[in-house]
Amino acid sequence: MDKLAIGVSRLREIAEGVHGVEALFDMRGRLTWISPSIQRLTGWSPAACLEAPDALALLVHESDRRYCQRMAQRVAEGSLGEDFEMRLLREDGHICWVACHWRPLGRDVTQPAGLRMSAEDIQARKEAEYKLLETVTELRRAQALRERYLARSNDERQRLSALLNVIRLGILFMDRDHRVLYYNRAMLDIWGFPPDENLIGMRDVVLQSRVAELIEQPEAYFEHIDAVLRTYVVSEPHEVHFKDGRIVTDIAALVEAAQGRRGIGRLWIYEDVTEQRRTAQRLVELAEHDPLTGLYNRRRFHEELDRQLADASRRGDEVGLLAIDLDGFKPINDEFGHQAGDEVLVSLADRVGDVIRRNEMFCRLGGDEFGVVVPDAGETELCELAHRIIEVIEGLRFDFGGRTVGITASLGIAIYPRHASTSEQLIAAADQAMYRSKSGGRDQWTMAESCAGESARMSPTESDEPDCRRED
Ligand SMILES: Nc1nc2c(ncn2[C@@H]2O[C@H](COP(=O)(O)OP(=O)(O)OP(=O)(O)O)[C@@H](O)[C@H]2O)c(=O)[nH]1
Repeated sequence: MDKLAIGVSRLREIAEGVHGVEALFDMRGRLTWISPSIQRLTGWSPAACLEAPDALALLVHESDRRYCQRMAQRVAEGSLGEDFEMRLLREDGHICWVACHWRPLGRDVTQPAGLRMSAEDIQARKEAEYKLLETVTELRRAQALRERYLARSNDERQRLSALLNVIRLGILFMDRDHRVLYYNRAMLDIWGFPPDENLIGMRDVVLQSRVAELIEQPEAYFEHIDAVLRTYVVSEPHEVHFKDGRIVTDIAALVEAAQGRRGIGRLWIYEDVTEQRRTAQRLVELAEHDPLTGLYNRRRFHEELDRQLADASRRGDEVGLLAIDLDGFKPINDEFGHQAGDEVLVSLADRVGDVIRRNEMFCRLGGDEFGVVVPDAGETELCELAHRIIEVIEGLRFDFGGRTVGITASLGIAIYPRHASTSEQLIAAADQAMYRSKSGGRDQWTMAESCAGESARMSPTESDEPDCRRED
């Protein structure tokens, strides 16, 4: 037995006792010996391995087989050794990872006598590696998902912020600790903060102290805020009047957490309604006023008369109504033009307006007809007022085309409830009295008939002092 054979025999003895697999191949790649531990690792007995026409084809998983053969070939051709990991194919079809080491057998490396392969079971380590890899992959996937959600939520926030910054409503979010969490541009505008002011984190009391000087009655407004914080989930619109004349409404709403009904802060919405209020006011004025003279129109006259009669009926008072109609107004229009007629109407409204008291209501009912509603007035006061009006109108002078022109009016007076029990009847009674003034010679006033045929008529030219006379 030569020295190599002795060495190989010793090696086999040792190899039979080691945990890993040891195998010897001849230079043609044929398995010549394999340690019994191959059975524990793969289920194949050493005899089955030795009998197989190609041991590597039996033992190595097909994915790694060619690589393994190439490595064995390299060692056979002079490589000092090849170390790599590969999969063995078990008898039961499962795979088993091993760390594999190919070495030349014999002293002369350039002409080895055979090949030695050692393999140790690294299945547990591989499984741990796989698990780790899976965990890392899972973590990477979760992180990528989180990053995608974060990017999406940032985009969403950008979109929302762009939207909130272009709307005219001021938006303010306060957190549960009463600190500013978010606000938009309009909020800065409305509350007079510079556009680059940073309010984030500011407490509500500090915010209030900053705006107090801008608004009328700041204490009352701050009490409203306290009441909203104590009471309302969504508050009613509240008007804030600014010293510069602006009117701003606020609405507050409790913001609840996505999960659970826990309040996470409060949203305040501010709207500058100054222009809306002005427009509404202008519309009311247009709806209630005569555009030429600026006096209340017929619509408002009816409303006011109904209201006065209802009040008077409750209190047991009287309400007087004066119906005024110009005498010979049409000829002014015809002779001097419509503009001249307008001038007469405007001047008359102006001058008669001077003798009307604040609680009396002077209206243009249309054309050259006017009315005065006089609350809580007795007959004497009404006669005095009619007298004054006739005097004022008689005193008006106009210069049309170099000619001085004057005008007069006929008046009728009716008193609620003496002459009528409804507003329509009162208007009719005053009109009838006015027509009697016309038919009686114009430029005079006439008291409505209390009973059939009973009325009073008075012309300022008949007496300087007003005096209510009864007609026979
Ligand atoms: N300039 C002007 N004229 C108006 C306006 N509204 C109505 N009128 C004219 O006012 C006149 C009213 O008619 P009347 O009451 O019959 O005129 P009158 O000459 O005063 O008649 P008597 O009441 O009988 O004296 C008409 O010619 C209308 O065209 C207005 O806004 N401006």
